[in-house]
Amino acid sequence: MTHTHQHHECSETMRSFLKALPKCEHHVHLEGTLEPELLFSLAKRNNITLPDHFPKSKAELTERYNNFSDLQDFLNFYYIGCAVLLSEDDFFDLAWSYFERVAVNDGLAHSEAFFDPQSHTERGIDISVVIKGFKRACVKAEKELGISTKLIMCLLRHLPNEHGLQTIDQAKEFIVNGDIHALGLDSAEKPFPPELFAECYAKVKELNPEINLTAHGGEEGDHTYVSNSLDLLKTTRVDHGVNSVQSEELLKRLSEERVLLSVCPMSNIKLQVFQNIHEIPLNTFLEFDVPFSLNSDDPAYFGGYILDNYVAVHENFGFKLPVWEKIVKNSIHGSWCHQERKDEMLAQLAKVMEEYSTLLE
Ligand SMILES: Nc1ncnc2[nH]cnc12
Ligand SMILES: [Zn+2]
Repeated sequence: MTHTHQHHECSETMRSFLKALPKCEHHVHLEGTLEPELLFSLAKRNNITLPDHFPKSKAELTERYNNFSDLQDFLNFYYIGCAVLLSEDDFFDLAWSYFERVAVNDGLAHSEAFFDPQSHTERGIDISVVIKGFKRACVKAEKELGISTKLIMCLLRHLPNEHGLQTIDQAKEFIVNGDIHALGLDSAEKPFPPELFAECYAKVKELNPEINLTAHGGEEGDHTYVSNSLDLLKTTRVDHGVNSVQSEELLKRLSEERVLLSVCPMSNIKLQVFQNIHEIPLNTFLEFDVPFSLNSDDPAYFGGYILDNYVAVHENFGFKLPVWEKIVKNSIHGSWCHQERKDEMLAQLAKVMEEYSTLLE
């Protein structure tokens, strides 16, 4: 079988359409928004000595970020980056600079953002310092930037279940009061299948029956990581999930149960999950009517924020306007905000479609 692949130019008008769409981000790690510049300035402010082998300049570091061999190679840098974050203000500054940037440059409407408390509590930082800093940025973003926000606490799957349970206990107050809107699961996927964390997921649900559940799966792991997240962790969303394409039965299930996959196109290329964006199975997902959103994952490490990911998908797939409308509609419906907020975004979407339908025929 021969595959010809066409490059689709992203015109200025197309770009402004993609920017104007009321986009929802469901897969961004706040620690993954740590730009090299902020990393070096926080290291200085906090007197943190970076490891000897760590690149010494912004240019060198950016260059190294262009050459990740896989997920683990990236994670090694990501966890070193985390080490410059100490005070509540550091966490606030990190999240605020992300919210401000995506509100202004990208036209982001709604952000459901991950954070990894264990990468901070392991260094002796109190979990409330992390959560209060991030939460303060969320409140300010809602008020001053008009974007709605949710925080998703992730457990690190390379650490044992017991460490996860301990983290849940430390975060109890914020799980109960709703500041933590959902639970997620991230870090090295493959030797750590979802079933290892079933107890953690059950515990969080017991503390707050209203809480939402998601987990990374099917990024490097196979399709069973996706189905087992649904069956054993009771998640209603799966992060990445691109390897779902290996099972037709699973694709049908995702469509039927309206399970959203939070796909991260540029991340998939930078971590060599796929060699080219056009290999990401978006057309299969569309064909099976599997809902997905497009996301940035760790934008400071992968060279692009959410709008860059939309543009990259446009350039590789050349989707027509009705397909973009469907992608954004599915992103809104799959969000964990209340119905009134969804209605606002749907109204905004209708306005944008109307405005651009004649411009982009
Ligand atoms: N893409 C990703 N997969 C797993 N763990 C992560 N932590 C940050 N980004 C991640
Ligand atoms: Zn991720």
